[in-house]
Amino acid sequence: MAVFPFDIHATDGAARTGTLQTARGDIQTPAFMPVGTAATVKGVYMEQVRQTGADVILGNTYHLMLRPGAERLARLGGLHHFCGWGGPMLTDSGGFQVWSLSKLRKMSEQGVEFRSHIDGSRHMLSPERSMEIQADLLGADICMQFDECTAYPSTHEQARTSMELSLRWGERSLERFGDRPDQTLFAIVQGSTFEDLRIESAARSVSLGGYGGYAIGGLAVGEGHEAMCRVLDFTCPALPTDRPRYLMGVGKPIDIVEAVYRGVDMFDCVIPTRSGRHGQVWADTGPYNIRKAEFAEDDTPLDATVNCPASQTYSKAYVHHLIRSQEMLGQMILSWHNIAYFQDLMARMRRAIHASELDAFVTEFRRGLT
Ligand SMILES: CN(C)CCSCc1cc(N)cc2c(=O)[nH]c(N)nc12
Repeated sequence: MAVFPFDIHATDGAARTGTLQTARGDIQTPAFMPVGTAATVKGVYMEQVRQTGADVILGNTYHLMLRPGAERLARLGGLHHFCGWGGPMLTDSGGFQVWSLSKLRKMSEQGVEFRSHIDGSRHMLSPERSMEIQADLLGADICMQFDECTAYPSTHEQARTSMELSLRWGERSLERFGDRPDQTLFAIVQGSTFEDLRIESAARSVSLGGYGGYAIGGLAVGEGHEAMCRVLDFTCPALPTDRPRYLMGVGKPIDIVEAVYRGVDMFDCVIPTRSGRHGQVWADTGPYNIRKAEFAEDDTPLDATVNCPASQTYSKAYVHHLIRSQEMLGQMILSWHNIAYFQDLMARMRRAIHASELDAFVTEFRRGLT
């Protein structure tokens, strides 16, 4: 299959900047990927998402296969055409969402049978079906192997069993994905918080050959910030330096900063839009909630340092009013601003790496949160 060119431009310690060249456009890394679960980045037009500087967005196999349906999406020209996003898209393989959303699941070596959390209809996912949905029907540029996200906490034995299953499912994913000129498949490394298992999962994924990148799964599942950083300390060095590393489902700005520092290149998280819908505004000093009374007459913009109309045009008092009044524009403005803030954070880290100033950036960022 395709292994997209990944050019490393600068390094600073374990951190690096790069460009992942996909058939639908280049991704500057470290990159934050806004989440477009149901073919929409909730409350934000795709043109606005593009203007924030996002190069790539995420779609979710689980949600889209249930509604509108993978075969229907294919009949409608595929996911990019359907939602109007012309750049690269990455889709998750679906297994994670089965465990977090669906009921009445039956798991076997073959795959997983489950009922839709929407209408109770019966569905199945397997490595083969997940590849068919992602690559053939949705047309994702970057597809994820079908895996099992190991529960946390797990014993070493449970983590090994789960890791071995993901490795076998990865082999079947590679087989079904086959050789495609314009699409690539990422592995997902498991092993929970155990160093020996993480190193083994990485090495055995690499030895299968053919993956275009390596995701670190099984984190952001309740282990906490310190444990996540410790796992990255020994997992990143176990992965090839010349391929992208994607930390799935992460995270808050401090999680992203510490992970970039340790050599991670790609991130996705629902925080900017989900927290925005509840009034949360992200900034270097940590999030604040615009609903608070202190903002009722604060005429300053949401964040003058972020180059985005949402951040610079609207006052805190106005957005405070909108959120308190449950006006949908409030959720839209905050979602747009938060995505722009995350993109601005990635751009500042890319610049810091290029200037060999990431240590100072991270130190300052940590201090700003105290
Ligand atoms: C929109 N995003 C939250 C969904 C994409 S990331 C989902 C996701 C999150 C986390 N934390 C771990 C895993 C994991 O181990 N495997 C898979 N396939 N997906 C994962």
